[in-house]
Amino acid sequence: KDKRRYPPGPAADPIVGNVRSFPQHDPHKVFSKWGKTFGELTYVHVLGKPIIVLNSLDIIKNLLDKRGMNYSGRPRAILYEMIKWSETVILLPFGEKWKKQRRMISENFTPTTVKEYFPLLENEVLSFVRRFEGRPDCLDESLHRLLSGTMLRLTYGHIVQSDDDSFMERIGRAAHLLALYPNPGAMPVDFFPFLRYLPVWFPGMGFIRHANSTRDFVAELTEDLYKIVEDDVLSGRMNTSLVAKWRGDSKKAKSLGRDDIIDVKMNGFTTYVAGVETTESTIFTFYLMMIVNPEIQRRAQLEIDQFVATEGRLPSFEDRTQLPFVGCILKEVYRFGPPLPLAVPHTTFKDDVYKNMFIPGGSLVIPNIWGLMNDEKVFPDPNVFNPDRHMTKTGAETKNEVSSVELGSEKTIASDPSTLVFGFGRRICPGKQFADGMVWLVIARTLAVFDVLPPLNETTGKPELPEVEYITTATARPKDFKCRVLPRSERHLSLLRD
Ligand code: HEM
Repeated sequence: KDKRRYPPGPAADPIVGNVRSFPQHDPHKVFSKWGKTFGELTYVHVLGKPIIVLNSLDIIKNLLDKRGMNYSGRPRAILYEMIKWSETVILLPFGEKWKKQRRMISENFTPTTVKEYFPLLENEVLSFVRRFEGRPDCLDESLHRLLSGTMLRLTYGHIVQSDDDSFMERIGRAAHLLALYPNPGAMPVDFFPFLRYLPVWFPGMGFIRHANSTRDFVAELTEDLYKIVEDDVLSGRMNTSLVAKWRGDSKKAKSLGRDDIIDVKMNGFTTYVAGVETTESTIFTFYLMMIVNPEIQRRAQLEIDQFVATEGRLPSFEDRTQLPFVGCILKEVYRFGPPLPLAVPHTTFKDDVYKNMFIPGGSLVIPNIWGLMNDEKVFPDPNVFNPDRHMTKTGAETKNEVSSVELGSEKTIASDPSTLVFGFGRRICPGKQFADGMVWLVIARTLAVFDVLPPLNETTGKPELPEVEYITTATARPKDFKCRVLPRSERHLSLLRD
């Protein structure tokens, strides 16, 4: 009998462990309940595979940040191996290949380098908001164009000229296919790897067919996108994209080994996919929250109006500090709808002990970001969208850092959602400054010119509020909703033209 003291958790069955209690749907909500019932560090195992769920920020900081060397692995994810998607930086185990790919991305997304993309972002966001003029219900397609256009240009140097651009359509489809996959390491096939070898016609094996078609589709697209850059370089056209930079000129490209080329190809596609789905979900949450909270929208518009009245132009990045309420809306958007509710699971390399509790090596470690954002001790009434919770008494945005506060007798860490939503430790999102800047600009520029309104019921013609519901796989995004984005006035519209 194993005498070590494991963290508490739900009762397990002999041999199979917590197969019956491990959630298949909305795991973030079930994990939060476990946190309340069993403690902030919860242990379960499925067929001997240890799983640790973290429901408190100080434990997450102590383990994933401070003991990062031991907590930065990724689980083996069979389904992702089946679609040849396991060599991406997101899923690579902690090691040299991961370090190399990660460095390639992160050195192009430092706070300083991200500023170089600001002119591109300002242009793209301007085109995005302009599209609402005369087309109030075009949020879905305009957002797709904004994100695909920006990321295709940044990663491959491909300029999207029209809404039926074939790369934009294909890559959008690929990103959506990938977004359907559940969290790596937590699928039935990850617990029973032999399932992948069963024939496709076997009951319940539909995922094999899905995986096969995703694999072929993604592989072909990755090659075609790489070819955009290769063709540009070979024909002497200027291409300043990330992939062009990583690949280098023809001389450098010849010196690259097979693995180097795979790294470049994987990183191009990963930067696109990692950036688009998450940012899109965040922006959808913003629009949804504006429809159902018109008074909050109004307050932000007044803040922007005061600024615009003195400056006579649309807000830009350098105005961020002057618009604290807009900043608080962004923080509340992160809190209300984190696009990766469980981040991406980490794993441990070796055994560890935390506060006398044993954490086995090879554990799947799941930080419950959604749980942190919905902890009522830190964020009272978490179901209410309330940007004021991020505002100080003097009307400034709370600082972008974690601070400890006394809440009742219990010491808890109060936190800023913008430091939680992007994950933790060595695996923290390398695109966070870029994404944060882009979403902020979308919020500020939309509200400067437009009202975000509920759709009209087709029969009654009356405004009808959409449901606030999320669809969750490994990612979470608001359920499809409609909205009308209408100019606030001719005067506000003129800001776009000027
Ligand atoms: C609002 C938008 C975004 C959110 C909320 C977000 C969130 C996250 C989270 C939670 C993780 C997992 C961190 C962990 O394992 O602890 C992650 C990883 C990652 N993100 Fe983002 N992300 C966003 C946008 C972007 C963008 C724009 C890029 C591209 C430049 C990007 C690239 C990546 C990559 C490459 C990883 C994997 C890092 C690794 O495993 O080492 N993300 N992101």
